[in-house]
Amino acid sequence: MYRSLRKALGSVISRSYSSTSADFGNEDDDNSAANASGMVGGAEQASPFERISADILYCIFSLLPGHDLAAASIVCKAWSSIIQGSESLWRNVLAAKAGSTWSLVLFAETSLRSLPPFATSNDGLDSFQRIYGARQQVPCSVVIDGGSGYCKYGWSNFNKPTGRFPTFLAYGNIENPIYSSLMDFFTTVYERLAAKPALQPLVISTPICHYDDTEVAIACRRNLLHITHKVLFSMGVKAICAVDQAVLALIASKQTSGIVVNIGFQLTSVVPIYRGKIMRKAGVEVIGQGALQLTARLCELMQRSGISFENITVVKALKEKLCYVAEDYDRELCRHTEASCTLDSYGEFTLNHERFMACEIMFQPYLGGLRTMSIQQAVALCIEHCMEISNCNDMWFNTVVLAGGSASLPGLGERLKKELCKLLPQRISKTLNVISQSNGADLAWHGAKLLSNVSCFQDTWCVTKKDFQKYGQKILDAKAWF
Ligand SMILES: Nc1ncnc2c1ncn2[C@@H]1O[C@H](COP(=O)(O)OP(=O)(O)OP(=O)(O)O)[C@@H](O)[C@H]1O
Repeated sequence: MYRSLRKALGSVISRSYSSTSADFGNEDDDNSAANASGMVGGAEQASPFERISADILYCIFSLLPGHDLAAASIVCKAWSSIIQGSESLWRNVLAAKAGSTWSLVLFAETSLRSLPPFATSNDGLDSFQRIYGARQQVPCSVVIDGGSGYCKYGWSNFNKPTGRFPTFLAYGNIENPIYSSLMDFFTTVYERLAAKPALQPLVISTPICHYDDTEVAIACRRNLLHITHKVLFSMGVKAICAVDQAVLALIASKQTSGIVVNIGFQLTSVVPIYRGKIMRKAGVEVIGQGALQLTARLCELMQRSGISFENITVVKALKEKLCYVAEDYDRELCRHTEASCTLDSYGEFTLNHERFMACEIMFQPYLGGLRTMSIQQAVALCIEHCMEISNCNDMWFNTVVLAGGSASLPGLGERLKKELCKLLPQRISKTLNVISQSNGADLAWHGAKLLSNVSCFQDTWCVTKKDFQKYGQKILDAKAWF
């Protein structure tokens, strides 16, 4: 800490006194600074540190890392009152440690902690310094979002997933739990991360369930959770936190209530979530098209236009680089929309109307020969169901969050909002908020990361092997977020 303080002190001194004397050994300068803003120590015989004014100390403290700030807070009463009395110092430290923004940390430590599975009777975290202390105790976790198409995995103290791999190629659909393929899947992730299962907790996303709330559906979800926990504990995993993929996407968007539209690998799900719980009474709407169908549609359009390509990987890459959603489809057809890009080892490609025509099947599925609901119809239907079962004063369902890799398509959020406004009553459409993010594919992973860093994460929410052996399915039901 001494070194940090000296460094911080040097930096502040050079900023504050660069035009005058910056020598703290100079008695006259020290005294004039003291007279100007009040010395903390006050005594003439005080050491140089004690003779620094409170505002300069504040500047110095704002440059210290969290552990040094905590140590400085117990040096003396004067330092303690500055450090403990200043929430802004801790705000900066908390945001820097999370590698994210202060608003995300605040959301995690207030909104998330107040949700039923997290809510603790008396958490006592009344200051940001205490939140910092509690977050310091939270171990780094392994975070796995095993999507039906692609798995994203990494560490909870990293800003993005460490890696990803296609799950549909190697493991089939992990939504159908087969013990051996799940074991293979999780072993692969741990090997890729070079992580030992016993050393840290694990946060996993559970697939969005596309069923009604029937007995069979409930049994399927419970079975999947049970087998997953069995596999992971047999691998020696320390503690597990399993959360629905849609809930995680919502959390990553700093919301606890709203409608998540997850454009998945083969299906799109419209999931109503109220205070972290999926509203099965309102129902999950499912559309039989996802990212795969968009790639297939682009493939078809390119073939029709005589654009040659070597394989489907090229088409997928072009979709990610060049495709977008038209704000007004008919108007876009009259425009010149040509754009090119170069793909490593495949050369340059130019697309014109294919760029937005491929994505239009989400809004007009029949264009691609699909007999499914359009995305706007499914969301409007879901909102209607939510209205029926909710208190009219609480318009939680007018926040729509777009998730999944295809949610990164430019223009999607704007177009969905426009189409929804045509379908919904004015009192809903007036306040409708459609949130789209550029990192749609990693949204659930980011939500899981956010959760795993909440100060009460491990105690409140994880299931340990001991818990599982003692209580079995009951503990999973008690901690499940669906
Ligand atoms: N910037 C982008 N623009 C368009 N599509 C994209 C973009 N980034 C990723 N995708 C597409 O998203 C798809 C993968 O989405 P995602 O990783 O969300 O699937 P998943 O999580 O496996 O699906 P599921 O929700 O069914 O489990 C891929 O087909 C990919 O081409």
